[in-house]
Amino acid sequence: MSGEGINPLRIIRRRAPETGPIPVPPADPDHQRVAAVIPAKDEAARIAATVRAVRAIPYVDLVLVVDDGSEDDTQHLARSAGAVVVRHSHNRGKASAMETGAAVVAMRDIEDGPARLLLFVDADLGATAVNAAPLVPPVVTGRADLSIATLPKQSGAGGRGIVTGLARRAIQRATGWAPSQPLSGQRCMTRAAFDAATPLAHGWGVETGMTMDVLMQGFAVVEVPCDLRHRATGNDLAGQLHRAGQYRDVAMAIAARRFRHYKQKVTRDAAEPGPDLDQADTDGTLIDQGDGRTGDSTGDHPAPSGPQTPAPPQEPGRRSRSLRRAVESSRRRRSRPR
Ligand SMILES: O=c1ccn([C@@H]2O[C@H](COP(=O)(O)OP(=O)(O)O[C@H]3O[C@H](CO)[C@@H](O)[C@H](O)[C@H]3O)[C@@H](O)[C@H]2O)c(=O)[nH]1
Ligand SMILES: O=C(O)[C@H](O)COP(=O)(O)O
Repeated sequence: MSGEGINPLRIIRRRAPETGPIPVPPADPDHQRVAAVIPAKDEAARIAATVRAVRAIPYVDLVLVVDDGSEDDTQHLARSAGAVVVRHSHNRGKASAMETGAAVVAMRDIEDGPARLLLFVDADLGATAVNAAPLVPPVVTGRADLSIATLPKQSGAGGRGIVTGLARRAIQRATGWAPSQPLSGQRCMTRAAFDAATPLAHGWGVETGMTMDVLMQGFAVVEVPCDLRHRATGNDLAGQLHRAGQYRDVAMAIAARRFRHYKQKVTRDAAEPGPDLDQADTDGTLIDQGDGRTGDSTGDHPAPSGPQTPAPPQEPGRRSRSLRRAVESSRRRRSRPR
């Protein structure tokens, strides 16, 4: 991932279209605990250092490694370094490992106590993983529901920004915000924000889908610069194949959200009466919907600029016509000589 264009710390909150802002509950920093979830596939070389580093992050009281079907010694090395380890018997992809991790954390949360915050950390960060610590305070204090790390420029990175650009543009189109590093998987979030993003988008689409989902439901998101180093993807054949997989998964996550949004819009339009003529201004364009914009709330489907035609007659009109026809034909039948 590219380290260029790191944003200063700034919080983005998008108003949920129907429910209004979701209040961030006041956190109790004295009692709030954090579970670090580390999805890991064949990370024997770095997992022990990553686990040890994450254990040193303030507020973290549980480090959970989800071994996603590794063929190397990842699980044993993680356990020896002090992590709780669960394992997929076969590889299911990063998003699935994150869901497994969050489910296991929920089982270990204190009943009736506050749910732990979830700190997702990649397994290949090694000792630098401790520098994910700045992700926690904005969420512990309730300033954000989701914090996302932005990383400095990584040596050996060979990307041309194609996948990153695809994810950034889609998030911006849907939410109005363009993250500087939309693929960054180092994230801290509340349980409520996580639930809002589930089911997670598959595989490498997980971060793009998650950011869209939580913002569109009114949660607050912040990008936080963190001095992290990971195994950057190079420019060789393996690197390009990896990017092709990322592109596919990110594109799928975007398409699924557009389709879901379109379906919701169609359902809403069918449930609501057509636009009231009183709502139209003099040239027939829909007036502002209260958030300073016209058209639908995500910007994915902006309001058509032309005049709005009144809705066609609804179901009751059609029903009464067919009822009329049925009554007439029954009358004709009855009046026929037998
Ligand atoms: O099937 C898999 C593959 C990977 N991983 C783990 O997922 C993490 C990220 O994988 P990595 O190979 O490092 O991917 P990158 O391309 O370097 O990842 C960048 O881009 C991804 C999205 O495409 C984000 O998830 C990452 O956080 C971000 O660093 C690592 O801990 C892996 O061990 C799994 O758990 N299961
Ligand atoms: O190397 C990276 O940053 C990721 O693999 C994404 O690739 P990209 O350069 O096409 O965005």
